[in-house]
Amino acid sequence: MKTYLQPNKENWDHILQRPALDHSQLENTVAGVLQEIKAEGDAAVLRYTEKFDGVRPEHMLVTSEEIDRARKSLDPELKAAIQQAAQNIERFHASQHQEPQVVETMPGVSCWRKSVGIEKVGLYIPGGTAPLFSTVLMLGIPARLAGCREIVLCSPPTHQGGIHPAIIYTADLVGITKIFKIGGVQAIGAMAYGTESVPQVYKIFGPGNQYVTAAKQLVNKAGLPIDMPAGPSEVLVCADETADPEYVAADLLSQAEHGTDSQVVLIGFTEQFIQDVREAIDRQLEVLPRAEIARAALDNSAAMVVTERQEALEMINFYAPEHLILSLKQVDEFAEGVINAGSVFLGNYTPESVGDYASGTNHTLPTNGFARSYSGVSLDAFVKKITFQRLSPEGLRRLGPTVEAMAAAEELEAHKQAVSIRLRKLTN
Ligand SMILES: NC(=O)c1ccc[n+]([C@@H]2O[C@H](COP(=O)([O-])OP(=O)(O)OC[C@H]3O[C@@H](n4cnc5c(N)ncnc54)[C@H](O)[C@@H]3O)[C@@H](O)[C@H]2O)c1
Ligand SMILES: N[C@H](CO)Cc1c[nH]c[nH+]1
Ligand SMILES: [Zn+2]
Repeated sequence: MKTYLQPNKENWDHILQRPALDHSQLENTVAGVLQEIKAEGDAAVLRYTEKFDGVRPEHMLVTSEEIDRARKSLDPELKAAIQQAAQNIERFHASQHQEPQVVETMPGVSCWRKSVGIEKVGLYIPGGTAPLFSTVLMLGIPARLAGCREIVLCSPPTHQGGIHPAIIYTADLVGITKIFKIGGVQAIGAMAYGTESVPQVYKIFGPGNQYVTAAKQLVNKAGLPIDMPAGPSEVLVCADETADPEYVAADLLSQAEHGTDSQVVLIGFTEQFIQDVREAIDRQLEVLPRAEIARAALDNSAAMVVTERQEALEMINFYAPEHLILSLKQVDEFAEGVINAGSVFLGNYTPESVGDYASGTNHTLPTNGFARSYSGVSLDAFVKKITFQRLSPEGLRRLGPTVEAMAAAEELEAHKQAVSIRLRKLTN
């Protein structure tokens, strides 16, 4: 992690550069695999599962026996933790539900908007280096609350041809309709095009490695909606003298351990504070099982010393972090100025990990600066909003002439007639 003292605004772009992800070489390979899955269905999915995951599962769909086994084998303490997290996530996401509001735009003219769950959705749950069952909660719960009818989940098979029991248990808990032992490009292709076994879905969600991301981008280019451009995890911590350097170090490492291409940024107000955090990082790294990954991520990372809170705020909004931790005095006042961030963690007792697992907010968030224009996953991502309107005869009498005048001016006579024909009858 490089330290920059009072970096000039002109250098922010360079200092805060994300690790470059070059997808160009990948794209051809990924496009080829997708093409074969589209043409051959299950046969190609199985062929590539064998090639990339080194296993050919007996059946790709997880059976009810496998679900029973996962339920029985999982540690009761872990089950209780998953249930607690599920409760909080459900409570927060249920609060995002909006009842239709009927608005009378003028007397006799009523309009409203209703949210309807996307009928078939596909969730990708990473399973390469860590079985991310927390992501099942983050995607499965809002999908069910939104009323999605078919919720398909794909996750890579283990070398034994199964799926981690915590993923199966959580998927069953949140009401996933079909769980498949399919990972990587194969999973995205199968859900995008449909195969003999895997239903075709209308939108794909979920994080993944570079192959998954490239496949999602390609099917998206071809017209299938996806949740958002997700990428390697990142966190920016802005901390003053009220922060504990040990806590700050732990928070930075919590995201650095995700992957070698993760990035963490620290903004402090004195050189001494940055030095204290660096020393704490070194101490904590010594006992971290994923220290090698975290060290590589720290090489992509930066620490900054600034003097003014306003400058720190401008830097945050410029960078638009996926996660933002603010350990500052008068933190609420400072947070009011944040306009670009995926999710914000306030005070010394709100580590980013709580949002990753269990506070209630969603951990599927925009990375790579996309927080400037994208929100994280929420109930909204799983619904479409259909508008409705109804006019009474009085409503049409009042509004009809407006529409007639506009249709005539656009020289669309049939549009005008659809109103006029009714108005004539109403006046007779
Ligand atoms: N932004 C977020 O919200 C978020 C959240 C969690 C995880 N992540 C990221 O998700 C990623 C998870 O990656 P992962 O690898 O652990 O799991 P993964 O499930 O995304 O990928 C594993 C799959 O990659 C495929 N694969 C492996 N080598 C391949 C090759 N040479 N060619 C083609 N396909 C190949 C295999 O089919 C395998 O099933 C990490 O990068 C992590 O940072 C992001
Ligand atoms: N921090 C990740 C999103 O960037 C989500 C996650 C899952 N498990 C642990 N963390
Ligand atoms: Zn995390």
